[in-house]
Amino acid sequence: MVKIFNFDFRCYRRRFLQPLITNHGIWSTREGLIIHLRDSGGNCGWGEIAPISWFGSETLEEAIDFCRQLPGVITREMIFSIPDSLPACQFAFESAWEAMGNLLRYPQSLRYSGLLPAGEGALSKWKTLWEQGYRTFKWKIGVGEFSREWEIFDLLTRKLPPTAKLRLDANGGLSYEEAKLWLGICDHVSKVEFLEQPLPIPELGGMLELSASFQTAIALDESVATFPQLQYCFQQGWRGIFVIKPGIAGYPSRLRQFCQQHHIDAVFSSVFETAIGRQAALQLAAELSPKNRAVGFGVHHFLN
Ligand SMILES: O=C(O)CCC(=O)C1=CC=C[C@@H](O)[C@@H]1C(=O)O
Ligand SMILES: [Mg+2]
Repeated sequence: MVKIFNFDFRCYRRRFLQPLITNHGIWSTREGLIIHLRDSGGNCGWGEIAPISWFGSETLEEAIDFCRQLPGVITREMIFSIPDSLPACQFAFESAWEAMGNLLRYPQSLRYSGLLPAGEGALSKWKTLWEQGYRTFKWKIGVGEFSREWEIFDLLTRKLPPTAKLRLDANGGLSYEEAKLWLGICDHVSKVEFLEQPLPIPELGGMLELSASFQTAIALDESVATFPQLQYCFQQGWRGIFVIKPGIAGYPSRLRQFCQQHHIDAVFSSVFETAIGRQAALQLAAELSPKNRAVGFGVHHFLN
């Protein structure tokens, strides 16, 4: 008998308390969709579509169009035939399907990384996060002028306690030469855990070269954001860190199988989703995250 589900959805939008400033620009509002499935037995499952189109996922409009064209009653087959062009929808619908009738539980064993503001705001913000229990921090670079960012980095790494770990995220905003400068600096600062996406997506060869030339680990993020990209970079020989954003990485079952088969060094990362998407993503992180890697799901504050 074909299993069918009542389906409905609604859109949401939440303004960041502090706009996120990265090499991609300024992000001030997170918009997404919450989907709801209910079966004939009254079991319910919730899922979240939280696209980041500038990371290669579908746009919000494409996700809304997809949900609008669905009937009010959908089948399991429809859930598992969502195209790879809609990875945030794939994630949401399978998460909702997996959650149906299951006890939702927040994994307890994870350590979290706190996101510092870009620029000199990091110099005052780190202490608040430290007092909240964070021991791993992420700071965006490639936003301001190199020499100023290096100056702030030097002050920040001197201020951070010895047990702190610092992740630098360039969002693909460095030139090859600047990436070499940053890695040369980081090779002398043991607090640095890794440099995330130093070069733009097309420069995988350059990042492979850099990963062979410096001690500091390099993490791919934008380069591996969707499942086809993740597969491609692995096939091209990337064995460094993979930043996994479950919310835009497509079907959780496919991601689980890939991570378990290839034992990749994964750092799980937020797409600034609500508690619904967060719960599903953290379930995956608890299953698949190496024990020594904090997850990039530090609490992020919104105005509404
Ligand atoms: O990974 C983390 O520590 C927090 C999430 C985070 O940094 C990001 C989430 C979504 C988009 C990006 O601006 C940014 C990233 O590049 O990793
Ligand atoms: Mg990143």
